[in-house]
Amino acid sequence: MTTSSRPACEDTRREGGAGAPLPAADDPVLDVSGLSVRFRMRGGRQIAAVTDASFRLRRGECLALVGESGCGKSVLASALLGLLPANAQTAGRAVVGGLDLLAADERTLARTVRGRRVGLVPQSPSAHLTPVRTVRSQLQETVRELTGARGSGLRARAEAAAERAAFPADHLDRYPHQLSGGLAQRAATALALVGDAPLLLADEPTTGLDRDLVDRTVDELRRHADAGHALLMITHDLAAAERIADRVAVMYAGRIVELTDAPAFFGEPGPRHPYARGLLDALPERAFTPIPGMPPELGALPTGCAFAARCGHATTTCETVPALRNGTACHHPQEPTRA
Ligand SMILES: Nc1ncnc2c1ncn2[C@@H]1O[C@H](COP(=O)(O)OP(=O)(O)OP(=O)(O)O)[C@@H](O)[C@H]1O
Repeated sequence: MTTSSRPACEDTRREGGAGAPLPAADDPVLDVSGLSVRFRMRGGRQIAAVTDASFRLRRGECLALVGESGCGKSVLASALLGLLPANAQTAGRAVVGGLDLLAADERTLARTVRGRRVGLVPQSPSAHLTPVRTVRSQLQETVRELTGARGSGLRARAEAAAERAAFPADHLDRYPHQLSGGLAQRAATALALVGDAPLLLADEPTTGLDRDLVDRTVDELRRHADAGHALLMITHDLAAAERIADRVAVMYAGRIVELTDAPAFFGEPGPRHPYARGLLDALPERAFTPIPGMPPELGALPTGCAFAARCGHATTTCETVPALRNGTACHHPQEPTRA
């Protein structure tokens, strides 16, 4: 595993976990190929939310999916869980444990996928938690449903799940509306870890948390990956991505434009796609230089490279969409600048 900046974590593999069996070390836990999502709108308009995404995730690996707001990260996660609205159409494949999640029916998704093969730390925890029940009650129900635990074991396992997500025991009997945004996020994280699913999707799991709690949450998710699970973390927070990720996928206007090892992305030689470079250069601790312009509307994408209008390196070649080659989808990939 390639980890330069994240802390070393103890092996927390749990024997006889509740989730679906973990695949052999070399088999991908998640194999996504050619995943596209279109939303049909009134008047025949289409929103191209995700286009031709392909990547694999192995046991013990964390892939951070980063990119500006609205580039399609959450839609990609929703597609994997079968949680897209009725006006969505999907293409491609997304295979977990031999099951194509895009082709699975709702009954299969509800009974064997959500929480069991694929866990979710949602983007809006307050909307995800049931408002009329305490955190303890929701945790115990999830533990009962996913592990079969009963009686006194149920209470202990619910408390252990809370502890793993750094949710304070003395807040377990509170209702969601009595929690801060950060505590609601930790309650949702605790619920997502209960099922011990081979694949965990974490959609902005650190939103609303202060830096210490970001680090604790990220480290807990990292331990989950180190215990042999695959983790897809969607985030705006590049510092959190650097702390946790083995690889980084950068999305722009619905496409993955850079897919590379995290140490190479954050360190040397750095990303090769001009947009990915721009994301890093925009960080206050780096050049603090914003990327000029705005991303295109996903309902009115240009025929060529979607970043060309904002890119200082664009030429007429960029009037065609570049394929992802050697980890970069760019006709003019940038080479490292040597000091
Ligand atoms: N039901 C829907 N109908 C039409 N368009 C939708 C629908 N759901 C999402 N979209 C569009 O799909 C695009 C991608 O949205 P998505 O939520 O995946 O972005 P994101 O990268 O996760 O952004 P953020 O980081 O702000 O959550 C956006 O343009 C959004 O408006």
